[in-house]
Amino acid sequence: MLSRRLVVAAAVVDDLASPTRLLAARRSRPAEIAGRWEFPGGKADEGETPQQALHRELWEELGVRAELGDELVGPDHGAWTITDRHLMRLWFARVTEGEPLPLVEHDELRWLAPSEWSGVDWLDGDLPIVEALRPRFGEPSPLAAPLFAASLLRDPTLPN
Ligand SMILES: Nc1nc2c([nH]c(=O)n2[C@H]2C[C@H](O)[C@@H](COP(=O)(O)OP(=O)(O)OP(=O)(O)O)O2)c(=O)[nH]1
Repeated sequence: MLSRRLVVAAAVVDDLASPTRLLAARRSRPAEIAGRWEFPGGKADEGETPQQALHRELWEELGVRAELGDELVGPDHGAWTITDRHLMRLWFARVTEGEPLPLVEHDELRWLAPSEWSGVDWLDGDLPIVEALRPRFGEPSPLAAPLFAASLLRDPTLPN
């Protein structure tokens, strides 16, 4: 079986309880993914807990300290399959010290409202994660939309 390397990343938000903005980061390297947008983070090193790795990555990549909130639990034993070589676990995070800067690996950061999320070119593996974040921002879940449409189409003269 192919074993995937664990990547830890953060949905950095303006407020953990009622988020309105998400921090998206544009990769500057490697060339295959340069220009694509992602969640700040990186591979966990041997001997680190995922949370320790995430604090280290946020410090190295963005120059910030952060408090971590809940994990956005994914469908693959709690993780998200993002590439054929990587699994990702993702936590909400709020900056407690510093102003995020694109120090390494990124050349631009943007604080995006949910209406702006589809306007950036996310890495392919991140797209389902971005959609799964919507309910936390008070947006309808993508799964709820077809159900809502179906309820509108239902013939009101039929018995319930
Ligand atoms: N950090 C991060 N990586 C992602 C995301 N989505 C996605 O497909 N990836 C991929 C890109 C990379 O191939 C891999 C993570 O590797 P990385 O280059 O960020 O790891 P790292 O910071 O530890 O870097 P390195 O020491 O291995 O150079 O996962 C994401 O949202 N965040």
